[in-house]
Amino acid sequence: MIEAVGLTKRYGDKTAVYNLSFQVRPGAVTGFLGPNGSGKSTTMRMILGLDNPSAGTVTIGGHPYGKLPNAPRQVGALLDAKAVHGGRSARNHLLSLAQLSGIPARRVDEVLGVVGLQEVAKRRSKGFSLGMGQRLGIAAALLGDPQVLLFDEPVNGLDPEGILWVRNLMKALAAEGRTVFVSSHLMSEMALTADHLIVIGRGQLLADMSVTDFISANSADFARVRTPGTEPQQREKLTSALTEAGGHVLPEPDGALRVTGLPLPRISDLAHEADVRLWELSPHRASLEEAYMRMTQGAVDYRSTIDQKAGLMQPLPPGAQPPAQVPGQGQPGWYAPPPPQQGGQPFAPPQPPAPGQAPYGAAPQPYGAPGAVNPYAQPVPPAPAQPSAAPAAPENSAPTKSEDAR
Ligand SMILES: Nc1ncnc2c1ncn2[C@@H]1O[C@H](COP(=O)(O)OP(=O)(O)OP(=O)(O)O)[C@@H](O)[C@H]1O
Repeated sequence: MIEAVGLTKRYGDKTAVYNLSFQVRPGAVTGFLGPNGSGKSTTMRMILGLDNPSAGTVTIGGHPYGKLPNAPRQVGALLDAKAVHGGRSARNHLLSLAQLSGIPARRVDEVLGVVGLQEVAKRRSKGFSLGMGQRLGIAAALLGDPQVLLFDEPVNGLDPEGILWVRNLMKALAAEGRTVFVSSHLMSEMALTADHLIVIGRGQLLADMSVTDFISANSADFARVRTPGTEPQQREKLTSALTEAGGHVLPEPDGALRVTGLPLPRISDLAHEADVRLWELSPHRASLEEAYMRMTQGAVDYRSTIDQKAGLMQPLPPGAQPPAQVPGQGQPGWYAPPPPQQGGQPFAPPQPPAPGQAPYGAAPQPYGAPGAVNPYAQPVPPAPAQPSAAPAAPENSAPTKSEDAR
């Protein structure tokens, strides 16, 4: 388990991470989400002992990274896929890492197979595409067969097939009981990959909850209502009737109305009573992406100052009226439904699980347990406590040699 308590990092005047406390548990994929510059990489660097916290602590299995015995066998990480000696082949890059940690050479070939780089193993990595570089970085993270894995934006540069592969790999690693911590700024991808989410903005915790809780806490139901486009007065009449009945009405860019706070049959009755014809009355659920955008919009450091939509707008046909402006339209988040728990605490952390209850559903399958299937790699013997305690190696698992010696 990874545990951060009051973690804070300042670079001069800049506070990159402030008072972060969270736990990342084994047996689950935990997504680490936040806009650009929100402090994800800084947090990961502190977990890995590459940066010292200005305040607070972060531990892996109860130890700071620097005090972990045989850390490369316990923790694997992909932080920067470009941090590779480009003149070395993929295989030699992995062999040099393996040699530093006393990992047998045959494990290099195993992980090359896992990430699908066998065919290009002898090519210099400087000629690799972004996606191939990501795969090489993932291979390096898996080298020591660690129980704890950290991946910083692992799907960057991958094509759809590669993204699916990473998604399945993360899930398989977690299903073996490992701790998998994955950063991303893509809510949609994390919704498909992660079991649990930690969301930060401007270095501070915004949410720490299961994906299921996040969806139910942040995805509000709403109705989309459309009146005949040629009769704007009908739409205004309906807006008044729905608002008077306690509904919350927001116009959408295409002229439809987004209604919350009223059930569909009531909206239909109110339209009938107001003598307004409807061309559409349909139930909808706000997407998780919208909920995430709403949650983090106040915590975005880098935002375009140009109206991206301006160039995409179609000119109105002659005589057509633009949609009516309503208070709030054009403000950040105007398109999003109101938070489901008005006045409540929509992003409160979940309650701790009851004693004896697995926090994320079924108990994780321990790696190497009898009958356990490793779906992506050949079985490997359990890691020795110390490299020097490694059993006598057969020919094909000889300890790695330095590049010069090869
Ligand atoms: N070495 C450093 N010196 C000064 N400021 C830094 C340093 N490293 C990070 N920062 C600042 O700390 C903040 C958090 O950066 P960080 O890279 O951790 O964010 P991030 O969430 O990983 O962003 P991204 O999604 O863009 O990778 C940023 O404002 C960044 O400019």
